[in-house]
Amino acid sequence: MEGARMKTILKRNFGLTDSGIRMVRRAALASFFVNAGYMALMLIAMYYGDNVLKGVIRPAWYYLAIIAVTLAVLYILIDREYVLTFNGTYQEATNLRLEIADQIKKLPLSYFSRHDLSDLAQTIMQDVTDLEHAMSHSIPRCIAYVFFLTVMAVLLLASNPLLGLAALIPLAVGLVLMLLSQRAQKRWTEKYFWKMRETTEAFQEAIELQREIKSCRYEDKNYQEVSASLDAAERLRVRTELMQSMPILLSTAVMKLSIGFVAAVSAALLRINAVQMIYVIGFLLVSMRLTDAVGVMEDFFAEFFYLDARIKRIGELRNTPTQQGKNLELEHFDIELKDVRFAYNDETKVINGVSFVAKQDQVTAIVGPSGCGKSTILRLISRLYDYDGGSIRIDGHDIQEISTDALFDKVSFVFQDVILFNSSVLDNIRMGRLDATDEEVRQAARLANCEDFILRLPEGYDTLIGENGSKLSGGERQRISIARALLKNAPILLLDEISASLDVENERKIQEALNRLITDKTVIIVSHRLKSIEKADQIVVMDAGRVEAAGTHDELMKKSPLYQRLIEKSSLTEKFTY
Ligand SMILES: Nc1ncnc2c1ncn2[C@@H]1O[C@H](COP(=O)(O)OP(=O)(O)OP(=O)(O)O)[C@@H](O)[C@H]1O
Repeated sequence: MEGARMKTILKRNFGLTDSGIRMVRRAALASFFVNAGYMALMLIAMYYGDNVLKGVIRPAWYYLAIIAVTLAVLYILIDREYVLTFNGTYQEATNLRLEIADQIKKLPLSYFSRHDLSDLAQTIMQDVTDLEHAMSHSIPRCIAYVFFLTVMAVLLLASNPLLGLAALIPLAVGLVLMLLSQRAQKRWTEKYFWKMRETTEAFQEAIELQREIKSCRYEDKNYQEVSASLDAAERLRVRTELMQSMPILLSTAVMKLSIGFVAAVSAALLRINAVQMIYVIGFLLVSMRLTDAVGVMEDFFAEFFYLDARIKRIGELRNTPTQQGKNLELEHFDIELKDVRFAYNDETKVINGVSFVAKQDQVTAIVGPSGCGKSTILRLISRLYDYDGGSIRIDGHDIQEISTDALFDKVSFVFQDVILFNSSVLDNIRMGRLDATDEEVRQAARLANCEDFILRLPEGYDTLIGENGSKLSGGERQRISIARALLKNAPILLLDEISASLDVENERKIQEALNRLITDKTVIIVSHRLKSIEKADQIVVMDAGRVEAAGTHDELMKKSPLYQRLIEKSSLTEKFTY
């Protein structure tokens, strides 16, 4: 097979990188010579048999020396094959995982909201592991076997065409039968693959939603659903195994005929003295070896068919377009939105032509009914999602031309759903600026009004705060997030105010911390407590993905009926009691 063609096949079918392909080639070459080495042992046996039949008896050391040298060479070849294959494989799998991790870093958040996360995790871990197994055990050996069998077929046909055909025809028929079944095998393994993904997702959901499941007394129903999904996966597995093993068994049976054919043709040829006994022994030995080799190749093919769906999945992930952009140095921080449009999925437009300018050193508040797209605007400005139409410009540059690294450098977020890591309080705040000293972190914590509750924690700043900050209240989590933003001190601040009601003390502390945070920045606040943004320089009133009106509180009280209604409702909410 020509080198470039092999490269294309390996790239297309297994998604290997250039260095992976080089590794596979070297390992395949070593594997080819290992096969040739095994064959040499057989030739030595034949040579010995020939000498015995012809009455040429040499001293034992002569035969032993030949065997010893062949075994030594074989040992070296096996060692090379092993080293080349396994070292290269682990390197390739590591590269692949790193490449995927790098790709994930550059994917917009929209990718994650459209894909299941357990599927993604399994692609990185399980699918790459499966591919890794094929790279170390099957791909190089399969290539070596193809070359080896071709060479052997030519040699057999050249040395005795009749015996050669007797040995090769059953092998070829068996192989063709196996290849004919490939579509069915791929289809069934793909079905099973997706069913397993679905089942894992059901399990993950059942684990993650334990609190909701228990509180809604949904345990029995949930148990039934998960076990039904498992049963269906099990049934599919049995069918898939059947669809895989039937062609293998059938073609193995056909291939076993090779030895019988050689024996039958040999008997006929021996009767008419058309072949020497030593040839017969040789052909029987070689056809046994070839039957084994083709059998192993069939196992490789079965593994490749099984891998098909997994490799497609890895390929999809690698080929998903990532967020591009240059590392621009931004100096001015007005944010200009012009006719911005966006949909999370193809069906519904969530943002439908939004335009406004958030000025540097000013506070712009976005208000509007629940679900009108306020938080989405913040996600678009920070490139957590890329907008579909219109433009968002900072310092004259469209943000889609700015790399996310350069943009995130200039933007701090304080979101409603504050994500905290299961590490110490100190490290969680340090996320704002990784090179901050402990004292700078403590200073930020003090400014964000965090220190009182941090010092009450068992180990103060060194307390581990549990997965996603589960040991902290909503208000405390948001204050940690404010401390991070204070530490980062980026010129743009995006603030999605916590919507859940906080107690008066917590609210006052958050407000104080926020006031310290917002000075001298381009601030965009999504606010659910209208009282807090009455003094904002500009208030943008949104409704169903559009801007209904914009201006100061006083202006809007005159010109925006929606704003008036929102103010009215919010003062009603403030009076609401249980
Ligand atoms: N990740 C997502 N995938 C699909 N749809 C989403 C996603 N996030 C939000 N939406 C939808 O987009 C619309 C706008 O949501 P957004 O969170 O921007 O509204 P909001 O005005 O901030 O709401 P609220 O005041 O209740 O926080 C809603 O209809 C919501 O269901």
